[in-house]
Order: sequence, then C-alpha cells, then structure tokens
Amino acid sequence: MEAKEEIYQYIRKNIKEDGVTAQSIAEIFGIKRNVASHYLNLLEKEGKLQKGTNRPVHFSIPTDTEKKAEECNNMIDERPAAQKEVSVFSKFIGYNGSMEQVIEKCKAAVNYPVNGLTMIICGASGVGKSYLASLIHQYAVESGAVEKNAPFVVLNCADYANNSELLSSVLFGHVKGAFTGANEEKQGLLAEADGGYLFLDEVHNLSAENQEKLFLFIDSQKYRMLGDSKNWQTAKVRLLFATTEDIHSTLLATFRRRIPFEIRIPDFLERSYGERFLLVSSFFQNEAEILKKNICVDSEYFRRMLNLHEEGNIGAVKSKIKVLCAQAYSQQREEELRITTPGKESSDSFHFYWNRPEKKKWMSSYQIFSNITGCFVPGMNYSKIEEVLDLFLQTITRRLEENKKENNFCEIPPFRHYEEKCRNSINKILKSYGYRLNELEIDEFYKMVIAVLFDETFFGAAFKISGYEKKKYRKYEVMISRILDAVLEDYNDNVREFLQTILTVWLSDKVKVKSKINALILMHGEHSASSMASLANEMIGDYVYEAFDMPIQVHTEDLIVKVNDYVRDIETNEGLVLLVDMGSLERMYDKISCNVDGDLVIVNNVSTAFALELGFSLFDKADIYRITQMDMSQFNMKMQYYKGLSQKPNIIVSCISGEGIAVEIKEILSRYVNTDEIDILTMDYSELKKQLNRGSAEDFHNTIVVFTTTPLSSTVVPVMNVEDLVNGFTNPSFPEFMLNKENVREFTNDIIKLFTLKGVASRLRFLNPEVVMQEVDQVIRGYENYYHVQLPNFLRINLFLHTSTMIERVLVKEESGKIDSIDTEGINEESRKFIEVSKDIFKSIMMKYKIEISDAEYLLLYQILQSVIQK
Ligand SMILES: Nc1ncnc2c1ncn2[C@@H]1O[C@H](COP(=O)(O)OP(=O)(O)OP(=O)(O)O)[C@@H](O)[C@H]1O
Repeated sequence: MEAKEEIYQYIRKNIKEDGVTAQSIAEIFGIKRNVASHYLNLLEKEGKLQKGTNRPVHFSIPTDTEKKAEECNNMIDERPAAQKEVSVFSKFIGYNGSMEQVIEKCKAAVNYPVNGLTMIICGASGVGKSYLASLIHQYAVESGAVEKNAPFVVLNCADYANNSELLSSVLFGHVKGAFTGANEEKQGLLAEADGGYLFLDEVHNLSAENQEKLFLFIDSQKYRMLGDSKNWQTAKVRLLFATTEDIHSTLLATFRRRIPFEIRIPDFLERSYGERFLLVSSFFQNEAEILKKNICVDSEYFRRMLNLHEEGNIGAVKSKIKVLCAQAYSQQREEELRITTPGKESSDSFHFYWNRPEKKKWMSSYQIFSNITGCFVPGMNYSKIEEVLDLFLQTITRRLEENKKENNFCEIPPFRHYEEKCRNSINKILKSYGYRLNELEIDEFYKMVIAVLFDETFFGAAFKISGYEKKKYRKYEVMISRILDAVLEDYNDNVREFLQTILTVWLSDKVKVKSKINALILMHGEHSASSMASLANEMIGDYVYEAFDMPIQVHTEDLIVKVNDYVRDIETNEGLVLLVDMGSLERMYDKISCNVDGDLVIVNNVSTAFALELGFSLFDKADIYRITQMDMSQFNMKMQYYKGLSQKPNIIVSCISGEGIAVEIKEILSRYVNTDEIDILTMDYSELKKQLNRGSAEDFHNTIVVFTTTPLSSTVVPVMNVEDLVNGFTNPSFPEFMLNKENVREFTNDIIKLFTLKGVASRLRFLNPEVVMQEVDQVIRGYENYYHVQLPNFLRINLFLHTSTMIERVLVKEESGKIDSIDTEGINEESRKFIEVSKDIFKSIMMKYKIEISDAEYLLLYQILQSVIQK
C-alpha cells in the first residue's frame, strides 16, 4: 500500500474526534515530520481529510467521507483496505497483484466511449481467459457501460475450425437458400449479442475471410448475412477475443490492427506463491461450500497442488481439486473430509482447513499482507533497506494486530506452520556460527517471512538493489541462506531473493560478526571441517570460521575453485588465515593468494585446540602480525606466512567516514582503470595509517596511489586527496590513466556527483537523488554548452545542491524564502535571455515532473551563475 494510503487507513480506523498532527503521524510511522505533513496535506487536498484551524494543525476525517467509507466496507467485507474501487474484478485472484495492470486495461477498454474497445486475451489453456471475459461483461453491466440485461454470447471458434462457412453463418446468420439445408432465414450471434458482448474463444481458428468480415464489422458496425449480397445489418456489439496461440502468426495483420488492447495472462506456475496459495485455497473453499463439509488437506498434498505442472494450468488445478473432493465425499462419512497424500494417511503433519461457515474471515486473513512489500522499491540503495525494514515490521505488526481483533488469524494453519519452522530451525543453524536470536527476534523473522510469502501482490520481477557491499554482508548472507533453505518449501526464486536481501540486512543488525580477519578450515572427510568450524564458532561466540569439507571423491582442484569463489566475496584486506589438515591443501597458497588482498597465513595439521586458540585471538581483534607471533611449539604445527597487500599493481581507496564512500569511489575508479591489470582496494582509514607508519616502502611497492578523502601524508606511497582533485589542483601522483585531460574532467565530475549525491540525498524528501542528479547534470551541461564555459567545481556542487532541491520545491509548490527578494520586473536583457535559455534547458525536467518553473527561480539560478557567464 502506498504510504499516503496507509496513513489514511490508519487515521480512518484509529482516530475518532480530535484528529492527528504531523508529529503524531511521524512518530507512529517512523517517518520525518515534514514527510508526514506532506502526506496529510495531500490527503486534505483530495478531500479525504479536513484541516483544523488551531496550532498545531489537526487533521481529521470529514464526517460524510467517514460515512461513505463505512457503507462501502459493509457492502464488501472481503475488500482489502488498500483497494480504492470495488468491482467484480476482485473475484479474479491476482486483481491487485500480478493482474493489476491487466484489470486496469480491461476497465479502460470497457469505459472507452462510446462503445468500448475490442480486446484480445492471450494465454495458455486454463489460465483464466474465459473467466476474465465473463467478468469484463459483468463489470460493463455493473459500471453502466451496457444495459443491465445486456447479453454475453460465447462462441468457441475451435468447434467450427474446419468449416468456415458454417462458422460464418453462426456468426453473421444466413438468409433462406444461402446453402443447402438453409430452409429459412436465421439470425447469427452478432444479432444475438446486440447491445452486449460477443466473446470469441480460440479466435485463431477464424478463417482469413471471416476475419475480414469481422474487421469490417469492427470498423462500421455493419455486416451481411450469409447469402445476402444486398442488405447490410447493423448491431451494437462489443467484441472480446481469446487465443492460446501467437496472434502474430495466426491472425491477419489487418485484423490485429483493429484490436487496440492485447493482454496476456501468465501460466499458473508463473504466479507468485501467495497468488497460487489463494487460487488453490479458493477452489478448496468452493468445494467446502458446495459439499457443505469442512475440508482438511495435508500440507504435502496442498504443496503438490501449489506446484502442479499441467498444461491446463488453473483450470487443471481446479478440476483436480474437484475430483479429489468428490472422491473423498463418496468414500467418507465424517463431518470433515480428509484429503491426505497416499501412504501418509496417519501422518500427523500439519493440515490446511477450509471451514464452510468461515469463508469471509479466511479470505480477508490472507489479504492482511496485500501490498506490504511495496515499501521496498526496486533499485533502492542497500543502505536504505534498514530504514524501510523498520516501517515494514511496524506495518506487519499493525496489520496483524488489527486482524487479530477481527479474525483470530493466529489459528490459521500456514501462519502457525511457518512460525514453527522458524522456531525450530533458526537457532539450530545460528548456533553453529556462535549466535542465537531471542524470542522477539525470531518472532520478527517469521513475521517477515509470512508477510512476503503471503503478499499476494508480490510478483514477478527480481528485486534488484544498488550499492550492495557484498563483502560487508557476505557472512550474514550465508547464515540467512541456510535458514531459508530450512524454512521455505515452495517459493519462486524472486521471493527467495527478496527475502534473502532484506533478512540479510536485518540479521546484520541483530548479530554482529566481530572478528575482522577471515579464517577458513579446509579438511579431508565428509564433515570434519564443518564440525570443527561449528564447534569453534559456537564456543567463541562469533562467526570466525568458514568450513570447506573435502570428501574423498572431491579433487583438490574443485575445492580450490570453491574456496576462491568464497574468498573473492569476503574482505581480505586485513589478511586471511587458512587452517588445513595436511599436505596437498597446504600447497594451495599460489592458487588462492591472487584473490587475497592482504597477508595470507596457512597453518597445517590443524587441531580443535589450535582452532580455538586462534579463533579467540581473532575474536579479540588480533591483527595478522599478532597471529604470526603465536607460539606454535605447543601445537606441533607449522605456520606459513605470506606477506602482501596485493599481488598486482594497485590503487588504495580509504575514507575516514567509512567503507561505504570508499566502495563508491572504487566503483567510479574502476570505470577508468583496467581492473585486469590494476587492483583497486578499499582500506580502513586507521588501518592504512597504521600500516603506513609501521610499514616500509616494500609493503606498498605495488601501490600506484592512495586515494583519501582526508589529507594524509606519506613518504612511502603517493597520496591523492579527493578534495584537491575537486578543487582542480593538479598532482604529480595522478595515475597514468588520468594524464588524459578529458579523463580527469570526467572522473572529477563523477566524484563531485558522488559527494553531492550524499548532500542531495540528505536534503531531498521525495525525489530519487540519483535520478535527479543525472537530470541536473544535463542542466549543467546545457548551460556549459550554451555559454561555452566550463563551470568551476565549487560552482557545480552548488548547482547540484541548489537545482535538485529547487525541482522538489517547485513540485510540492513550496516557495524558496529567497524568491521574495527577486524582482522579476524590470530585468535586463541578459537575464531575460538567461530565462529563455533556461526554459529550453529545463524543458524535459518540466515535462517529466509536470511542473512549471517560475522566472523568479531562473533568476535565482542566474545569480548563482552570473559571474561565470558574464565573462
Ligand atoms: N484469477 C482467477 N481467479 C479465480 N479463478 C480463476 C482465475 N483464473 C482462472 N480461474 C478458474 O480457473 C478455471 C479455468 O479458467 P478458464 O476456463 O477461464 O481458462 P481459459 O484460459 O479460458 O482456458 P481454455 O483456454 O482452456 O478455455 C475457471 O474455472 C476459473 O474459474
């Protein structure tokens, strides 16, 4: 649900007389006060809220809106809160999820003046084409687009596939004598459907001639009966087509062109888990109603239905369920029909129940989570997920609370089932990494899982995020992945990926991996390494070790590939320790070291005692130097130490403000550097300083330059300060790639954008800073090109900050305080020209955001740019 709508629903349900303030909404929803105020004002403009006159301003529900909302609610109690308009389409499962766009198109086609628009529904057999067609007709009646008793005539063209003349007569009618046996005149289906809908299923069976006749009818509403070459008939018929075939290869282009709306319904297995759940459930529910029995299905059977891979899609699932229930009905006499997996009749695994009299409660319970994942926007930055998680969890809790009161949802089996699974597996798995979650945290975890699984609107595209620091999250990702393996049964990849992403961020907040240096245990045997690693992790209470088991059948080469895949994804700047059990593994050094940024230590003949000793040191934040000083004599082991920051020429990026910025600078640098030849490493600032102080030139002999955001001097290695770069100071330590002037300019520009992005992001309330920055970049280029100037860096930063916030200000119609002081009358020729040029430069922004930028705003910009463009 959109945040604004969430707020409205909350006020509608919870606040009675005195209303809410922006402050109270901000606290309840965990958002900023000005954002809350913006939403409240929008709701006021829409007439949904009224504004009081006292300070602080109170917003409340106007009395008549409240009444209408109540009435609407009473009419349909299955309505999810977010739904603005109720129609017959709500029977079509997925109508507010994967089918939302499809339904919107259907409504648009029905409502198009004067006679609607022709539509074709494409999709495999049994996906719901005929059902949708019948709902379109019902919607047209409901919305008054056709008369109450308007006909809905259906013809399956496949029935006449081999006899186009007969099909023609069925459609258009015939006159007496039109063909042998035509003893009297007969009206066709077009006449029968006059004033309503004609639905032609399997339309690809229409012959070319019949397609031509039909498109003539679409164009003119006229047709001729078979055998009549003189008279035209007229009818006012809305046409709907459906096909399982590719319309481009089966229908004439001229015919296709007459069909403005083409919609596609996906296969059953392409639907989200939540939608499949609803479909299967609704079919069992129907049977419970028809047979007047409670139905109880074991979970395995239920899952089978959810994953049924049949050509007939939803239709096949529905018939299978019908047959199943019919068989149970004829064989069982009890009040409750039991449907169990053959051979598992006595199993006491959990069951799903469909209770006849409780239908409505049940349906609305599954709509609790409708749209809930909508607060995570695809493409959002990883760092933002944490913020949104809070809102997400609050919303889940609130919706559950609301529904608990009304529906006693807790009794619903699948919720209980997932809760049990989470309770049983989370701590068992985390234990082997040295952690455990408390009851409340497990509660949060399972609620997030069910909210995503049962959000029937969560569908389709993979959830991509930006700014992902893989190395930072790698270990949390491993833990979550193992938990999800244990908890999820049927899911599609996108659901899993989404859960994996948000839960990884969530877990990184709940447990903290303390040891900074990564350590791997590699041992021969099925489980030797994993048992040792989990024992050590558990005793140390930290995820120090990752295990790599090497059963007899696995070759060292294969293990090396696995280890390297892992090592590439983790932080190795500070070093890596490998504990191995014997010879062949010990010699892995040269195969792995190329992926290790820091020093590498290999210890052979590993024992649990040593793993614990080392693990506690790592947990205690020992650096690699201290590790190399450990007394090995008591363990009867050998340690090999390989020094090296990077084996290749490298550039080090280090920022005092944290790794996030360093990673982003690294990303920019990698566009200009050949990363096959040069490594770009990020390094903790204090660690870098320590190493520079301690180390000799030898340690950094492969380092070309160190990039920092804070001045840092070193005699050992060239240092390039980002601030100097922004200010345009040339520096002899520019790496070679930057000797090219154009490169330096582009690179500097990217860096400026990065820094301004942070600044802009903290100023913007609604707009996506990354998108706005791109747009402002175009604006700056526009001015540079027009005035043939190159704006100095400080001015560019100023413009980025000013212009992006100006766009948002104009969008929400807030005036800048400075605007008052701008005199738009009596301005000189140059500024008039500037306004004209600016209008052109801002044209696409104005079109995109549908805003009008005032002359006063341009004059403000003029003041900023004046000194440069007057030169
Ligand atoms: N979204 C849905 N919500 C609820 N029921 C559905 C939905 N989609 C399909 N069904 C049910 O599935 C069954 C099969 O649908 P339908 O007959 O409309 O499929 P079809 O695509 O027209 O199949 P065919 O191409 O074989 O004619 C119907 O009984 C319908 O009620």
